[in-house]
Amino acid sequence: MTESDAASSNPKDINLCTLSQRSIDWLFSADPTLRVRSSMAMLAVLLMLGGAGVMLWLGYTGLAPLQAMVWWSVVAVGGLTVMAALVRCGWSARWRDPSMTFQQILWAISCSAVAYVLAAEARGIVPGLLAVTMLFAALNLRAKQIVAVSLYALGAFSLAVLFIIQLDNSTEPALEIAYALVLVLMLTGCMLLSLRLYQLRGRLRKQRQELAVALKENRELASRDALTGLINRRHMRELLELEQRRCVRGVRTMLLAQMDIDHFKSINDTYGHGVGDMALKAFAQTVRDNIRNSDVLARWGGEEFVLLLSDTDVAGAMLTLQRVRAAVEGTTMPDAPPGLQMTVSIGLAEHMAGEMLEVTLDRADKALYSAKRAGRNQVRFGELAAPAGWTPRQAAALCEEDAL
Ligand SMILES: Nc1nc2c(ncn2[C@@H]2O[C@H](COP(=O)(O)OP(=O)(O)OP(=O)(O)O)[C@@H](O)[C@H]2O)c(=O)[nH]1
Repeated sequence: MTESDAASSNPKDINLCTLSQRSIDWLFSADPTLRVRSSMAMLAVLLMLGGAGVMLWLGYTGLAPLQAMVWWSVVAVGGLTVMAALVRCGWSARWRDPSMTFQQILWAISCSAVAYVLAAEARGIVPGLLAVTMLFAALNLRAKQIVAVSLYALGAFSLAVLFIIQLDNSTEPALEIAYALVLVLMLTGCMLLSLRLYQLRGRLRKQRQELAVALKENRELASRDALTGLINRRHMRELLELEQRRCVRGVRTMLLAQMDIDHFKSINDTYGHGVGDMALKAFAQTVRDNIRNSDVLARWGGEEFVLLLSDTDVAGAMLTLQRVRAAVEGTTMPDAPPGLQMTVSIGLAEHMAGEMLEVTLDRADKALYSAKRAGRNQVRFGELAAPAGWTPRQAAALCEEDAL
């Protein structure tokens, strides 16, 4: 055990971890979506607190009226705190924008415009604070909202500039106009860059969706047979191994059937590969129509199929397989040439808890070939070749020897 392992296994540390995790959950919520929303809303509050700190500093140093700065700080931070609380308690979840980003940004712009008036000669710092607000817009809003908040900011700051020029005789109009022009430049630049970023965000989202679809298709391709739509041998093996583990735990029994379409080569040779493919598809559909949803049919390769029958006994499985055999014999394919008929030979085996999968499959295979030898179009059960009185485990061991 390393030193850090030892430290982390200390009960005191574990309690501290749980405590800090609980505090974080309490503050931001344990729900992942709500956690992201509330942490973003609280980040906005923190940034506004920073802005308020700067304003209070201006008031404290006499560069701006202290009382106005105090009021401004209370209102600006208070507004965002209320919104963060609405987000955190889930009240905003019913809204189209549950993060309330649009409202927070409008609030921050309004407060910045007021600060621009109140900060007197120090108003040069306000565009910096406004830029942080516009960064939130760039990362979170939609195109229309970006244009709306930019126009709103232009309007709010135009009013602020007019207000200053009209009411404050001590200001230099030329300087105010220069400040205003810089603001216009900054807001226009922010809007254009935000729109570009919005475009890139959209492209990234689309690529992510395409990637998810491609990944899903890839997974399907890796586990399914393209012709019949059945699961393929590789995936079936995984399912069989899982089922085998359940059998070992004695949870359930497992019956495996090997199926092989009779004289399939002659179907191909007589009617062509296209008709052969059609027959394979029709076969898969017929079998599927005659088994339970919980049974699993897989294309094992070529014209061979494996069926996993669960929650049944040998007698029940034999009945099912006889029904399947008869259904295959009676299969009619609308587009097939007249005279085309299919039959199937089936071998069934019961898996014995503890035996290797190969052994069960081999027993089913032997039963299948005994059905073929007996004239095809039949179902055979692969008996365990064990003397009377042997336990299934002993019999399984014998089968393993047979397989060798
Ligand atoms: N059309 C088509 N044919 C396939 C496909 N996969 C395997 N086959 C054909 O299936 C045939 C299997 O023939 P055999 O193994 O001789 O068996 P069979 O003719 O069914 O004879 P028995 O099994 O003894 O009744 C071969 O001709 C393969 O080419 C496939 O995806 N499509």
